Amino acid sequence: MSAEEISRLRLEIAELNAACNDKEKRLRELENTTSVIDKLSNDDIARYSRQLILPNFGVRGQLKLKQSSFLIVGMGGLGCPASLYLASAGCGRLGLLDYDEVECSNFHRQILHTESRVGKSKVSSAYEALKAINSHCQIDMLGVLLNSGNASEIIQSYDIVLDCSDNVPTRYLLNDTCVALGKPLISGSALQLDGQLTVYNYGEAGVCYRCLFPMPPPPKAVTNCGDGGVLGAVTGVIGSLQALEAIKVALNGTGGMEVLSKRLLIFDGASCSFRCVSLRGRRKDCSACSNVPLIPNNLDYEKFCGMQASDKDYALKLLMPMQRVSVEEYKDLIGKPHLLWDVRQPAEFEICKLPNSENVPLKTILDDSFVERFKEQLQDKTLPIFVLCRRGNDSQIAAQHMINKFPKHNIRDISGGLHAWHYKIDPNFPIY
Ligand SMILES: Nc1ncnc2c1ncn2[C@@H]1O[C@H](COP(=O)(O)OP(=O)(O)OP(=O)(O)O)[C@@H](O)[C@H]1O
Ligand SMILES: [Zn+2]
Repeated sequence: MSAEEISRLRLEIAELNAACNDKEKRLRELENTTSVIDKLSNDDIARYSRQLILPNFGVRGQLKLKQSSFLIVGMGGLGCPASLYLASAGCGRLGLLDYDEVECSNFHRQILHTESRVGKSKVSSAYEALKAINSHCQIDMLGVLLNSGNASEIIQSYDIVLDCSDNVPTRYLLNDTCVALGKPLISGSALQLDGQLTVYNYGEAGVCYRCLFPMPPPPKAVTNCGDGGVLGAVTGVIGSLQALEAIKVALNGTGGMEVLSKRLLIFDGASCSFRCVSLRGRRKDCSACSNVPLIPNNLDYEKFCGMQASDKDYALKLLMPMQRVSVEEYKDLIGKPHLLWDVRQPAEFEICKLPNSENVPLKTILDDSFVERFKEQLQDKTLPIFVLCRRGNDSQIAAQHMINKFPKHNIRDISGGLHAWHYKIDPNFPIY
């Protein structure tokens, strides 16, 4: 045997040994991860002791939670309490999805975000808060807008999805994607003092959102928290119940726990009462969950619903430039005779207003009796009228309505409303 052959064999043995070591290392890693998921550690036992001793939850329930993954869409009023209870209960993996940043109008209900995190993304703010409570929970930060281009890829890697969003296009998108991928969807909503909760697409007979609402509501019939208001404790009730239902789904409704599927829970915070109504069964011709689904891939959900999924840069363009004035132009006209109509709701008008403005809510303006009164009562038909609201959308609707009725009148919208007034004219004027 030549010296050359000996050194070649030595090299081969060294390479085989190195490969063998790698494989052993990988095997140990795999054994460790499996045993971590299959067993409770001493820390787990101490931390979760109060739920471990529940007879219908116990070690089996805790392990199930540890092995389950949950995607929370929306880290706002519902997503904050829902994720808080899921992370602290010991769920294995949580995906936090939201495109938005923390603002101070969030604090009264979005309980994971803090003053020091204003301007940060909601997902990173929530990550910090949740990790501080349970460092064992694996948390994925998904700082994106969920749309038909990314929904399937994101949702497929989670077991259970929680709809904590606040708009109709996202509700349809989540429903259709969860149906297509066979994922249960825990759906919650809260507005003013009312809340609703149900679990869609759970089990063989579970109904889906489209079984109940095959078509979206007209955009005008939809109000969100930014416009209609909401009490923080109400979102707390519904978000916490979403976490409870998600835990029951993870445990597959065993141990005497009945998942809220095919039933809708209605919460009335004003009287503090809960009502549960049965939902009729799955629609045979449902375009999402029937045997012949009809939802095209990459459906444009914003177009389908006629509404935006994101409240960023929402600016109506109803009027022509000559029918509008900027806040700077309006400021220069302040000393001259005119009427200033603020078309916000009375509760908003009470928060803050411009001097000499009169509160004429949009709803009143759109009422025929107002138009009649206006026709008869306005003495000076040449008096210019300026219309104003919070962000310059409702004021355009009001101005357009009046311009159509009284084309000869000088009626103009103040572009950008009170928000523009704050940013361009008076930083001391409050915004909300
Ligand atoms: N398609 C979507 N993709 C990602 N996040 C979404 C989507 N739709 C809604 N959201 C998020 O869901 C959350 C809903 O929560 P909520 O209505 O309490 O908050 P908000 O939008 O901050 O409220 P406000 O109307 O007061 O501004 C928001 O943080 C919003 O950014
Ligand atoms: Zn359906």
